Amino acid sequence: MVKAFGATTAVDGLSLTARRAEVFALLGPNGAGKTTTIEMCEGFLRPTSGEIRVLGLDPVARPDEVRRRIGIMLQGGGSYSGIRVAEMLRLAAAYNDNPHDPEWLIEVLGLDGVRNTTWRRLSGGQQQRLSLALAVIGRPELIFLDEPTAGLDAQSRLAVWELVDALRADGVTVILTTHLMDEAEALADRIAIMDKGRVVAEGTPAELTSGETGARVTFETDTPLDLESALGRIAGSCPGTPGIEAVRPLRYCIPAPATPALVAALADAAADQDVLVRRLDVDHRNLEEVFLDITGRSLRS
Ligand SMILES: Nc1ncnc2c1ncn2[C@@H]1O[C@H](COP(=O)(O)OP(=O)(O)OP(=O)(O)O)[C@@H](O)[C@H]1O
Repeated sequence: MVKAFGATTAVDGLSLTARRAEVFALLGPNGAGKTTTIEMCEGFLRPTSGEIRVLGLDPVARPDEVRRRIGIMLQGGGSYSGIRVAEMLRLAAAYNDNPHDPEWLIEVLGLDGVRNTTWRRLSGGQQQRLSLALAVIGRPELIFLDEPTAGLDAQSRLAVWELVDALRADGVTVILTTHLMDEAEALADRIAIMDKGRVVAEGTPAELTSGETGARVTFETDTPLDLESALGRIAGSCPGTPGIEAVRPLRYCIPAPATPALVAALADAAADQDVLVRRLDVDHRNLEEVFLDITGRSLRS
Protein backbone atom coordinates (compact mmCIF):
# COMPACT_ATOMS: atom_id res chain seq x y z
CA MET A 1 0.00 0.00 0.00
CA VAL A 2 0.93 3.63 -0.52
CA LYS A 3 -0.11 6.68 1.47
CA ALA A 4 0.87 10.15 0.34
CA PHE A 5 0.16 13.37 2.19
CA GLY A 6 0.72 16.00 -0.47
CA ALA A 7 4.37 15.80 -1.42
CA THR A 8 5.22 13.45 1.48
CA THR A 9 4.94 9.74 0.81
CA ALA A 10 4.55 8.35 4.32
CA VAL A 11 4.02 4.74 3.20
CA ASP A 12 5.71 3.81 -0.03
CA GLY A 13 4.76 0.41 -1.40
CA LEU A 14 4.53 -1.48 1.87
CA SER A 15 3.42 -5.11 1.86
CA LEU A 16 2.84 -6.98 5.09
CA THR A 17 0.98 -9.99 6.44
CA ALA A 18 0.44 -10.61 10.14
CA ARG A 19 -0.68 -14.11 11.02
CA ARG A 20 -3.36 -15.01 13.48
CA ALA A 21 -2.26 -15.35 17.13
CA GLU A 22 1.14 -13.80 16.65
CA VAL A 23 2.70 -10.66 18.06
CA PHE A 24 3.86 -8.68 15.06
CA ALA A 25 6.07 -5.63 15.59
CA LEU A 26 6.58 -2.76 13.17
CA LEU A 27 9.94 -1.37 14.15
CA GLY A 28 11.42 1.79 12.72
CA PRO A 29 12.81 5.22 13.47
CA ASN A 30 10.68 8.35 13.82
CA GLY A 31 8.85 9.16 10.61
CA ALA A 32 9.24 5.66 9.13
CA GLY A 33 5.49 5.45 8.50
CA LYS A 34 4.44 3.15 11.35
CA THR A 35 1.54 5.23 12.66
CA THR A 36 0.24 5.89 9.15
CA THR A 37 0.29 2.14 8.45
CA ILE A 38 -1.61 1.32 11.64
CA GLU A 39 -4.18 4.08 11.04
CA MET A 40 -4.89 2.70 7.57
CA CYS A 41 -5.41 -0.78 9.05
CA GLU A 42 -7.80 0.69 11.62
CA GLY A 43 -9.81 2.38 8.88
CA PHE A 44 -9.00 5.94 10.01
CA LEU A 45 -6.98 6.72 6.88
CA ARG A 46 -7.67 5.69 3.31
CA PRO A 47 -4.65 4.39 1.39
CA THR A 48 -3.69 6.40 -1.69
CA SER A 49 -3.34 3.07 -3.48
CA GLY A 50 -3.16 -0.58 -2.57
CA GLU A 51 -5.37 -2.92 -0.65
CA ILE A 52 -5.80 -3.75 3.04
CA ARG A 53 -7.67 -6.63 4.62
CA VAL A 54 -8.17 -6.86 8.36
CA LEU A 55 -9.73 -10.15 9.49
CA GLY A 56 -10.68 -10.52 5.84
CA LEU A 57 -12.52 -7.19 5.69
CA ASP A 58 -11.73 -3.86 4.04
CA PRO A 59 -11.37 -1.43 6.96
CA VAL A 60 -12.26 1.64 4.86
CA ALA A 61 -15.41 0.14 3.34
CA ARG A 62 -16.59 -1.67 6.48
CA PRO A 63 -15.16 0.27 9.45
CA ASP A 64 -17.91 -0.64 11.92
CA GLU A 65 -17.62 -4.38 11.38
CA VAL A 66 -13.84 -4.21 11.60
CA ARG A 67 -13.81 -2.06 14.71
CA ARG A 68 -16.24 -4.35 16.51
CA ARG A 69 -13.65 -7.13 16.27
CA ILE A 70 -10.42 -5.23 16.88
CA GLY A 71 -8.95 -3.36 19.83
CA ILE A 72 -7.51 0.09 19.34
CA MET A 73 -5.40 1.93 21.86
CA LEU A 74 -6.21 5.58 21.42
CA GLN A 75 -3.34 7.89 22.29
CA GLY A 76 -4.33 10.00 25.30
CA GLY A 77 -7.97 9.20 24.90
CA GLY A 78 -10.76 6.71 25.07
CA SER A 79 -12.11 7.73 28.47
CA TYR A 80 -14.39 10.42 29.89
CA SER A 81 -12.45 13.01 31.85
CA GLY A 82 -14.55 12.96 35.05
CA ILE A 83 -14.92 9.20 35.39
CA ARG A 84 -12.84 7.07 37.78
CA VAL A 85 -10.55 4.29 36.56
CA ALA A 86 -12.50 1.32 37.97
CA GLU A 87 -15.83 2.85 36.91
CA MET A 88 -14.60 3.43 33.36
CA LEU A 89 -13.44 -0.16 33.04
CA ARG A 90 -16.70 -1.52 34.45
CA LEU A 91 -18.63 0.67 32.02
CA ALA A 92 -16.54 -0.54 29.08
CA ALA A 93 -16.99 -4.14 30.24
CA ALA A 94 -20.76 -3.66 30.32
CA TYR A 95 -20.72 -2.77 26.60
CA ASN A 96 -19.21 -6.12 25.70
CA ASP A 97 -20.68 -9.62 25.61
CA ASN A 98 -17.69 -11.45 26.97
CA PRO A 99 -15.37 -8.90 28.58
CA HIS A 100 -12.23 -9.47 30.57
CA ASP A 101 -12.57 -8.94 34.31
CA PRO A 102 -11.82 -5.23 34.99
CA GLU A 103 -10.10 -6.25 38.22
CA TRP A 104 -7.65 -8.44 36.32
CA LEU A 105 -6.69 -5.53 34.06
CA ILE A 106 -6.39 -3.16 37.03
CA GLU A 107 -4.01 -5.63 38.63
CA VAL A 108 -1.82 -6.51 35.62
CA LEU A 109 -1.49 -2.89 34.58
CA GLY A 110 -0.66 -1.65 38.08
CA LEU A 111 -3.68 0.64 38.32
CA ASP A 112 -4.88 -0.43 41.76
CA GLY A 113 -3.46 2.65 43.50
CA VAL A 114 -5.48 4.94 41.19
CA ARG A 115 -8.67 2.89 40.85
CA ASN A 116 -10.73 5.75 42.34
CA THR A 117 -8.87 8.55 40.55
CA THR A 118 -10.57 10.40 37.72
CA TRP A 119 -9.10 10.25 34.22
CA ARG A 120 -8.08 13.91 34.15
CA ARG A 121 -6.04 13.52 37.37
CA LEU A 122 -4.07 10.50 36.12
CA SER A 123 -0.45 10.93 35.03
CA GLY A 124 0.32 10.48 31.33
CA GLY A 125 1.63 6.98 31.94
CA GLN A 126 -1.45 5.99 33.96
CA GLN A 127 -3.75 7.34 31.23
CA GLN A 128 -1.82 5.33 28.71
CA ARG A 129 -2.20 2.12 30.73
CA LEU A 130 -5.94 2.78 31.12
CA SER A 131 -6.20 3.31 27.33
CA LEU A 132 -4.53 -0.05 26.88
CA ALA A 133 -6.93 -1.71 29.34
CA LEU A 134 -9.86 -0.20 27.42
CA ALA A 135 -8.49 -1.51 24.14
CA VAL A 136 -8.22 -5.01 25.57
CA ILE A 137 -11.31 -5.32 27.74
CA GLY A 138 -13.71 -6.44 25.01
CA ARG A 139 -11.52 -9.46 24.12
CA PRO A 140 -10.76 -8.35 20.55
CA GLU A 141 -9.41 -10.94 18.11
CA LEU A 142 -6.82 -8.47 16.93
CA ILE A 143 -5.34 -5.52 18.75
CA PHE A 144 -3.32 -2.58 17.38
CA LEU A 145 -0.93 -0.92 19.81
CA ASP A 146 0.84 2.19 18.52
CA GLU A 147 3.92 2.78 20.68
CA PRO A 148 2.25 1.23 23.74
CA THR A 149 5.16 1.91 26.07
CA ALA A 150 6.27 5.35 24.84
CA GLY A 151 6.94 7.55 27.86
CA LEU A 152 6.33 4.81 30.43
CA ASP A 153 8.76 4.12 33.30
CA ALA A 154 10.57 0.79 33.41
CA GLN A 155 8.09 -0.87 35.75
CA SER A 156 5.02 0.17 33.73
CA ARG A 157 6.76 -0.94 30.57
CA LEU A 158 7.23 -4.39 32.03
CA ALA A 159 3.55 -4.48 33.02
CA VAL A 160 2.60 -3.75 29.40
CA TRP A 161 4.97 -6.46 28.17
CA GLU A 162 3.37 -8.95 30.55
CA LEU A 163 -0.07 -8.04 29.28
CA VAL A 164 1.02 -8.51 25.66
CA ASP A 165 2.39 -11.93 26.61
CA ALA A 166 -0.90 -12.83 28.28
CA LEU A 167 -2.82 -11.77 25.15
CA ARG A 168 -0.59 -13.88 22.97
CA ALA A 169 -1.14 -16.87 25.27
CA ASP A 170 -4.87 -16.24 24.83
CA GLY A 171 -4.56 -16.48 21.02
CA VAL A 172 -5.00 -12.76 20.34
CA THR A 173 -3.17 -11.26 17.37
CA VAL A 174 -1.20 -8.19 18.43
CA ILE A 175 0.24 -5.67 15.99
CA LEU A 176 2.41 -3.13 17.70
CA THR A 177 4.70 -0.32 16.66
CA THR A 178 7.82 0.64 18.49
CA HIS A 179 11.13 2.31 17.94
CA LEU A 180 12.60 0.36 20.85
CA MET A 181 14.52 -2.58 19.50
CA ASP A 182 14.67 -4.39 22.85
CA GLU A 183 10.89 -4.18 23.01
CA ALA A 184 10.50 -5.68 19.54
CA GLU A 185 13.05 -8.37 20.32
CA ALA A 186 11.45 -9.24 23.67
CA LEU A 187 7.82 -9.27 22.56
CA ALA A 188 7.47 -10.07 18.91
CA ASP A 189 7.10 -13.41 17.15
CA ARG A 190 7.85 -11.57 13.92
CA ILE A 191 9.26 -8.14 13.18
CA ALA A 192 9.10 -5.93 10.10
CA ILE A 193 11.77 -3.24 10.15
CA MET A 194 10.47 -0.12 8.38
CA ASP A 195 12.35 2.82 6.98
CA LYS A 196 11.04 5.63 4.79
CA GLY A 197 7.67 3.97 4.27
CA ARG A 198 9.06 0.59 3.22
CA VAL A 199 9.85 -2.72 4.85
CA VAL A 200 13.63 -3.16 4.78
CA ALA A 201 13.76 -6.50 6.65
CA GLU A 202 11.26 -8.97 8.00
CA GLY A 203 11.51 -12.14 10.05
CA THR A 204 11.56 -13.64 13.51
CA PRO A 205 13.91 -11.94 15.98
CA ALA A 206 16.24 -14.94 15.65
CA GLU A 207 16.26 -14.76 11.85
CA LEU A 208 16.93 -11.03 11.84
CA THR A 209 19.67 -11.08 14.43
CA SER A 210 21.54 -14.19 13.33
CA GLY A 211 22.01 -12.59 9.90
CA GLU A 212 23.84 -13.92 6.92
CA THR A 213 26.92 -11.83 7.56
CA GLY A 214 28.38 -14.80 9.37
CA ALA A 215 29.83 -15.59 12.70
CA ARG A 216 31.01 -12.90 15.06
CA VAL A 217 31.72 -12.22 18.71
CA THR A 218 30.36 -8.94 20.01
CA PHE A 219 31.27 -7.59 23.45
CA GLU A 220 30.98 -4.56 25.67
CA THR A 221 33.45 -3.28 28.22
CA ASP A 222 33.37 -0.89 31.18
CA THR A 223 36.30 1.21 29.91
CA PRO A 224 37.88 1.56 26.45
CA LEU A 225 40.01 -1.31 25.25
CA ASP A 226 43.37 -0.76 23.54
CA LEU A 227 42.54 -2.67 20.38
CA GLU A 228 46.03 -3.11 19.04
CA SER A 229 47.49 -4.69 22.14
CA ALA A 230 44.31 -6.74 22.72
CA LEU A 231 44.50 -8.12 19.19
CA GLY A 232 48.18 -8.98 19.68
CA ARG A 233 47.33 -10.92 22.82
CA ILE A 234 44.36 -12.73 21.22
CA ALA A 235 46.24 -13.59 18.03
CA GLY A 236 48.92 -15.21 20.24
CA SER A 237 46.53 -18.00 21.23
CA CYS A 238 44.15 -17.76 18.27
CA PRO A 239 46.24 -17.19 15.14
CA GLY A 240 44.23 -15.82 12.23
CA THR A 241 41.93 -13.65 14.34
CA PRO A 242 40.99 -11.03 11.73
CA GLY A 243 40.79 -7.98 13.98
CA ILE A 244 38.70 -6.15 16.53
CA GLU A 245 36.28 -3.48 15.32
CA ALA A 246 34.89 -0.69 17.49
CA VAL A 247 31.14 -0.71 16.77
CA ARG A 248 30.47 2.25 19.04
CA PRO A 249 32.04 3.46 22.29
CA LEU A 250 32.68 0.49 24.61
CA ARG A 251 31.18 -1.96 22.11
CA TYR A 252 33.39 -4.11 19.92
CA CYS A 253 33.14 -6.93 17.45
CA ILE A 254 35.49 -9.68 16.33
CA PRO A 255 34.29 -10.91 12.91
CA ALA A 256 35.23 -14.54 13.50
CA PRO A 257 33.44 -17.69 14.64
CA ALA A 258 33.33 -18.05 18.41
CA THR A 259 35.50 -20.78 19.86
CA PRO A 260 36.20 -21.50 23.53
CA ALA A 261 39.82 -20.41 22.94
CA LEU A 262 38.80 -17.10 21.36
CA VAL A 263 36.41 -16.24 24.19
CA ALA A 264 39.08 -17.13 26.79
CA ALA A 265 41.75 -15.12 24.97
CA LEU A 266 39.43 -12.13 24.74
CA ALA A 267 38.74 -12.24 28.47
CA ASP A 268 42.49 -12.53 29.17
CA ALA A 269 43.33 -9.62 26.87
CA ALA A 270 40.77 -7.44 28.63
CA ALA A 271 42.01 -8.52 32.08
CA ASP A 272 45.58 -7.59 31.08
CA GLN A 273 44.33 -4.04 30.57
CA ASP A 274 42.25 -4.15 33.76
CA VAL A 275 39.14 -3.86 31.61
CA LEU A 276 35.93 -5.66 32.55
CA VAL A 277 33.93 -7.46 29.84
CA ARG A 278 30.36 -6.57 30.71
CA ARG A 279 28.52 -8.43 27.98
CA LEU A 280 29.43 -10.89 25.32
CA ASP A 281 27.27 -12.18 22.49
CA VAL A 282 28.16 -14.97 20.18
CA ASP A 283 26.86 -14.94 16.58
CA HIS A 284 24.17 -12.47 17.50
CA ARG A 285 23.60 -8.97 16.20
CA ASN A 286 21.04 -6.84 17.93
CA LEU A 287 18.32 -5.16 15.90
CA GLU A 288 20.15 -1.85 16.10
CA GLU A 289 23.06 -3.41 14.22
CA VAL A 290 20.70 -5.03 11.72
CA PHE A 291 19.13 -1.65 11.00
CA LEU A 292 22.54 0.01 10.78
CA ASP A 293 23.78 -2.66 8.36
CA ILE A 294 20.78 -2.23 6.07
CA THR A 295 20.30 1.53 6.09
CA GLY A 296 23.67 2.86 7.23
CA ARG A 297 21.84 4.90 9.85
CA SER A 298 21.04 4.49 13.52
CA LEU A 299 17.55 3.40 14.55
CA ARG A 300 17.53 6.11 17.19
CA SER A 301 18.19 9.03 14.89
N1 LIG B 1 -1.49 13.96 8.27
C1 LIG B 1 -0.27 14.12 7.77
N2 LIG B 1 0.01 15.11 6.90
C2 LIG B 1 1.24 15.26 6.36
N3 LIG B 1 2.29 14.44 6.63
C3 LIG B 1 2.07 13.44 7.49
C4 LIG B 1 0.80 13.21 8.10
N4 LIG B 1 0.90 12.13 8.90
C5 LIG B 1 2.18 11.70 8.81
N5 LIG B 1 2.88 12.48 7.95
C6 LIG B 1 4.30 12.29 7.56
O1 LIG B 1 4.48 10.96 7.14
C7 LIG B 1 5.71 10.42 7.58
C8 LIG B 1 5.49 9.18 8.39
O2 LIG B 1 4.85 9.50 9.62
P1 LIG B 1 4.37 8.42 10.70
O3 LIG B 1 3.76 9.18 11.83
O4 LIG B 1 3.55 7.39 10.05
O5 LIG B 1 5.76 7.79 11.14
P2 LIG B 1 6.09 6.90 12.42
O6 LIG B 1 6.96 5.82 11.94
O7 LIG B 1 4.84 6.53 13.12
O8 LIG B 1 6.94 7.89 13.29
P3 LIG B 1 6.97 8.12 14.90
O9 LIG B 1 7.80 7.03 15.46
O10 LIG B 1 7.64 9.46 14.99
O11 LIG B 1 5.55 8.12 15.35
C9 LIG B 1 6.39 11.54 8.34
O12 LIG B 1 7.28 12.19 7.47
C10 LIG B 1 5.25 12.45 8.73
O13 LIG B 1 5.69 13.78 8.87
